[in-house]
Amino acid sequence: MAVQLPLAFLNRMKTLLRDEYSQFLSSYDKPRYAGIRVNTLKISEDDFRAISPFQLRPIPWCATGFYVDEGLKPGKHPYYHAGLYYIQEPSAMAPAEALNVEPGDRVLDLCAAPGGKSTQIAAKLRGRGLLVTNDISADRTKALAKNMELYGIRNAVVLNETPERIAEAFPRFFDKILIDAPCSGEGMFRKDEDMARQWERHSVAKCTLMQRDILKSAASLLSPGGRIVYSTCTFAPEENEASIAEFLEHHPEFEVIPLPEQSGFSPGRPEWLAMLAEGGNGLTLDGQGSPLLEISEEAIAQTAGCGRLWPHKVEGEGHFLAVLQHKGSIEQPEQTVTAEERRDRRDRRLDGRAGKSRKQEKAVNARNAGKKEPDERVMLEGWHTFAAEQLCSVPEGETLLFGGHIYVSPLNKQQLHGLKTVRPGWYVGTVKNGRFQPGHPLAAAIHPSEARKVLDLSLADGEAVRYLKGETLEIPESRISSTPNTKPKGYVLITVDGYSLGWGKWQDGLLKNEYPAGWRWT
Ligand SMILES: C[S@@+](CC[C@H](N)C(=O)[O-])C[C@H]1O[C@@H](n2cnc3c(N)ncnc32)[C@H](O)[C@@H]1O
Repeated sequence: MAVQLPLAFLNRMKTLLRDEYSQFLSSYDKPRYAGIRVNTLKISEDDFRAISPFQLRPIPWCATGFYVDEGLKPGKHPYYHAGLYYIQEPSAMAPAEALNVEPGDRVLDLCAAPGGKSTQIAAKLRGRGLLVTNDISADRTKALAKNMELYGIRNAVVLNETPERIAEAFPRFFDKILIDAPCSGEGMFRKDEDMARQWERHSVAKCTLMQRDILKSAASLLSPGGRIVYSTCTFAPEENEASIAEFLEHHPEFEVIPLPEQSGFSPGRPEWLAMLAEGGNGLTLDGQGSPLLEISEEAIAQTAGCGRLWPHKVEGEGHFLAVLQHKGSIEQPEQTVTAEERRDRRDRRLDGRAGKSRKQEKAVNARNAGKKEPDERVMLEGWHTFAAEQLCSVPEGETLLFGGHIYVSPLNKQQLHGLKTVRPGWYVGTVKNGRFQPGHPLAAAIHPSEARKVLDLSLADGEAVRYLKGETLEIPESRISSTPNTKPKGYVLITVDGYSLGWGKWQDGLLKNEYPAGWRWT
């Protein structure tokens, strides 16, 4: 077997899977599968099929997902830089599909970095409604923010918060919530050997506790009648059926919506919960006592409706998901609140400040004390002048000034007050030395028909790659297509085969490269 699997893991799986175990084990001798998902914010699935540089084979549980040959390096193609597709493990495409997102929904992706599922949700929103995408790791939110930008997403806010603090700021606000929970990662051992090596560190017991807390916060963030999808990439029943059964026991206002078996989902395994309760052979039930013994049979039985993707049954890695539907009318039970939490909430009410305590507010103020917000009027004038000169219409949404940058946001500043906000919306630019400089995300998200000046670079003669490498290009004026009465000098939207890539600045036959240094093709 190519992958070194922890012995304790193998023993657990043997106990759980019994007759199926040898089949499961043999899946580790097979190659992993690679997938891409078409970003329908930028290109339709049919149009992508027509220009795809790769052979595509559909993934059964995701209409926009395709198996590709990983050896063809899908990350090294100008279309990838144009945000036409996201590289995603095939099974990982299932949870966002089950969320049933509709344009106009308010969606929260609680554990989102690096953003695979968030980009999928954003495509389903089609620019309407709101996506709040969050991760507790500040470092990982950098990749998350970059992906929101690369994939041309206009209606997303990126947070770096705890679920508890988001829940305080947005009670019962969201229609759909995705919890792609931190987990012990057992389902990824074939794809990522590091996960196998770190298995003991990301112990099942530790993850179970985190998952319980995240689910509890999500319940209070959801509006009545809304939907939560909970997913993990692990096999451990403690982190899957047990987390769901326990959640249902404390939240009778939710029910599991069974996943359709025809797309490759195997049912959940409620019978494993009895095995957990008995313990033994590495089935630890998190070492916190035996809460499962107190869970009703009804809640346990519902976990049969959860879905499992098994590497020996489908072409993809191991995944678990549960669709938790709020029944709509039943009041959520009052959560137990400690004296300290009550004091904190009262402080906030008195101060009229959403989402943070006095202590937290002082810390934020201290951090911001040294930062000087540039003149608001100058900033906004710069943006509006640029939009009038360069764009065919001004993008809709609230214009926010944040840390010296201008954003167009689906939320207002008050709603984000006190939350650690990585991106309050779509970054459109900034003013430096009195001049407006458009942001790269503005270019990445506009369709060429929205720009007054466009220069299309060809894939065939290598021009697009030279642009992505940061080179200055010689471009005659005749190649710039512009709307009537627009001078070619200045900012131009650069596209590859008609798909937006970034900005360039044209003057006298030379195109100065404005593609961000950190994003360049190396
Ligand atoms: C499985 S990964 C998410 C992958 C992501 N959904 C995607 O599709 O690209 C789980 C993420 O949860 C984050 N995380 C861990 N504990 C968290 C918590 N309490 N609240 C929010 N995020 C958390 C981790 O930093 C990690 O990025």
